[in-house]
Amino acid sequence: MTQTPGIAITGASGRMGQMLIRQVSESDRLHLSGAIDQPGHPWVGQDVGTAMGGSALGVIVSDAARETIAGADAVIDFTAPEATLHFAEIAAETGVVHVIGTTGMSDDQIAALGSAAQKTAIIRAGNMSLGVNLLTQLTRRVAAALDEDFDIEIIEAHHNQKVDAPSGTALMLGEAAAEGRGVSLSQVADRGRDGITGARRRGDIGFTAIRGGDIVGEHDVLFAAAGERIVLRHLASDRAVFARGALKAALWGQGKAPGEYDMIDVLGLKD
Ligand SMILES: NC(=O)C1=CN([C@@H]2O[C@H](COP(=O)(O)OP(=O)(O)OC[C@H]3O[C@@H](n4cnc5c(N)ncnc54)[C@H](O)[C@@H]3O)[C@@H](O)[C@H]2O)C=CC1
Ligand SMILES: O=C(O)C1=N[C@H](C(=O)O)C[C@H](O)C1
Repeated sequence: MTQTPGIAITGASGRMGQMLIRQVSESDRLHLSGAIDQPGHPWVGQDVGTAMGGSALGVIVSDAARETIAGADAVIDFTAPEATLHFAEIAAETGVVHVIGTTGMSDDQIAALGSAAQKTAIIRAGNMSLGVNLLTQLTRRVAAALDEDFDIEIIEAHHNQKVDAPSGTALMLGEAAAEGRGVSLSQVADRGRDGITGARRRGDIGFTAIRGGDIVGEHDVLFAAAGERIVLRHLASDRAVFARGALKAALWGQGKAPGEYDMIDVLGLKD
C-alpha cells in the first residue's frame, strides 16, 4: 500500500494547531507524522491526542523542530512570525513543503521567506478558507469596476486573544482592492484613526479592527458612495474552514517546484 504524505504540525497546542491535528488524524489522504511546540511547553513529551483530551494518536509533541520537520513531507505552520521564519529555514534545508498560515509578519519578514522559497515550495495565505479567497477575487473585480467616488473600508472582527491587527485577511482584501484600483496599498492604506483626523482622503482604503469574545473571523469590504453602498462579507464560524484549506495546500504542494504560492494557486481561482 502507498504511504500517504506525512504532515508535521507546528504550534500543536494552539487554536489552529489542535484543529489541524484533528483534521490530519481523521484524513485518509494524509497522516500525522509530527507535532511541534515551543521548548518548555507543558505538552512537549506527551502524546498529542492525549494532551488534547482525547485518545492517543501515537505522535509525541516535540520541541526538536528540525528532526520533526525532516521526517515529514509537509509542515503546516500557524504560529507566530519569528517562529515561522525559523521553520522556513528548516523546511528549506530539508526540502519539506511549508504551508504558512501565520499572520502579522512584517514586510522584511515576508521578504526573508523569499530565500527559503528558492529551495522548497512555500504556500502562504492570511486566510486559507475557500470563501475568503473567493472574496478577494470578488473584491478586486468590484474595486476595478468602481471609481474613487466609492470609499473602500475593510472592517474585521476577531476573538479577544488575537495579537495582530489588521488581520492577515483584511490585508489580503486590501491588497485585492488596491490591485483592482491599480494603486499600491502602502500608498493608500489608512490603518489607524484617532482624534482630529481630518476628512477622509479620497482614494484611501481604510481598516477597522474589532476584538471581542470568541469571534472566529468576520470580514466586510464596504464600498460606500453618496446614496448607495455595497458590502461584500465573509463570516467564519468554525476554524475547520482554515484547516481544510491548509490540508489541501499540503497535498497540492507535493512535487511542486520551489517557489512562493498562495491559496488562489491551490484552489485554482486565478482569473
Ligand atoms: N491563514 C489562516 O487561515 C489563519 C491564520 N491564523 C493565524 O495563525 C496564527 C496562530 O493562531 P492561533 O492558533 O489562534 O494562535 P494560538 O496562540 O492559539 O497558537 C499559537 C501556537 O504557536 C505556538 N508557538 C508560538 N511560538 C512558537 C515557537 N517558537 N515554536 C513552536 N511553537 C510556537 C504556541 O505555543 C501555540 O501553540 C496567528 O498568526 C493567526 O492569525 C489563524 C487562523 C486562520
Ligand atoms: O487569528 C485568527 O484567529 C485568524 N487569523 C487570520 C487573519 O489574521 O486574518 C485568519 C482568520 O480570520 C482567523
